[in-house]
Amino acid sequence: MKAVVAGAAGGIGQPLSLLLKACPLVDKLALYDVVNTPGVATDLSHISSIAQIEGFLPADDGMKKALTGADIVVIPAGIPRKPGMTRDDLFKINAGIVQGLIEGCAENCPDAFILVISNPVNSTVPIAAEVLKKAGKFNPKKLFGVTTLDVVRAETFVQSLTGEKDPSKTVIPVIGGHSGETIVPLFSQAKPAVKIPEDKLDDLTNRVQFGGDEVVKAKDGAGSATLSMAYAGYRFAEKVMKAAKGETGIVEPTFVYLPGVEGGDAIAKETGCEFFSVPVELGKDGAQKAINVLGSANEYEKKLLQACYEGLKGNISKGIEFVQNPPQK
Ligand SMILES: NC(=O)C1=CN([C@@H]2O[C@H](COP(=O)(O)OP(=O)(O)OC[C@H]3O[C@@H](n4cnc5c(N)ncnc54)[C@H](O)[C@@H]3O)[C@@H](O)[C@H]2O)C=CC1
Ligand SMILES: O=C([O-])CC(=O)C(=O)O
Repeated sequence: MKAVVAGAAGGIGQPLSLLLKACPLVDKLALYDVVNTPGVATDLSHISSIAQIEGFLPADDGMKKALTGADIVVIPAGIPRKPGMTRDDLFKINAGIVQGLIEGCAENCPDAFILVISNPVNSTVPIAAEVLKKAGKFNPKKLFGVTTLDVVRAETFVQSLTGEKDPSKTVIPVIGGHSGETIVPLFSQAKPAVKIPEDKLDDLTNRVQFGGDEVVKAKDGAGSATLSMAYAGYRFAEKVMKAAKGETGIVEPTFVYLPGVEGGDAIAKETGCEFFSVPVELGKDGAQKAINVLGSANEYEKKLLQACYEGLKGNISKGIEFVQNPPQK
């Protein structure tokens, strides 16, 4: 497996590259960024793991060299939030960054799994899809918005109520998008079941929806979640790679283009959103099946879902519009 990290010198990129360097599934690891990748790659190259590592900058066709032959490309390139900003405030800069990197993927590694971390995910994934469509290279089974951090947060925050020793043993579907009210944790469907006192549910739900803000506030101007995101991004990338190698029964929520994934059409109809995060069964070719968990949401969660649909639709159209009718420079 050849893995590429685009944005590899950043706050997420560096620890994510470390985890991928240590991963026995990876034989080759290419680090791409507009700065500092030679240093990061040389540092990581001293680790005695299997992956052969190289760093690339834009000069000398660096992006092309990094992406050529890639099986999986993980993208945490772009600016992070500061206090007072929404994820949508990042659109202006990050939309163009993601567009450029995806054009590179379309040209140099059209068959790779592409995992988009750059915010606003609700819009950058539709941008990626449009760019790939334009190039005639769109495979919806291989394009993923990474929403795993929302799942990881739900698992962690519910632990104070369950007392479970290992929080990752509680499976909680978190669906919708990746910002504020578009993030919908379905605690009613936790496995094993969790009992959440009624007076605690609002706070718990809110903490998952606004977990990103908690970190932005604590970092006080020095960025947003990086280490927990690197963990979450790695967890998702590892699942995609394991499934690609033939492991079965792997399911994780991720933000996908529903009409392109088996079982997705019905969910797109019900939600009115073509892009949506749902638990997806992963297979050799990527997203094998979208699992419809909407029907079993309780009344509380159904209300959250209504708010989610409204916000998400606008974010999705904004991304599509950016590629179809590019802003005048
Ligand atoms: N999906 C999710 O759950 C999460 C997403 N994020 C998002 O991830 C992104 C990155 O966050 P951080 O690593 O904290 O930011 P950072 O600023 O520390 O790192 C970003 C890196 O991207 C690089 N970069 C910029 N333009 C590039 C280009 N055209 N090609 C390649 N690399 C480029 C920068 O040089 C920098 O090294 C942000 O947009 C942030 O909002 C952050 C946390 C969670
Ligand atoms: O909050 C942010 O801007 C970064 C992010 O997406 C998260 O931590 O969930």
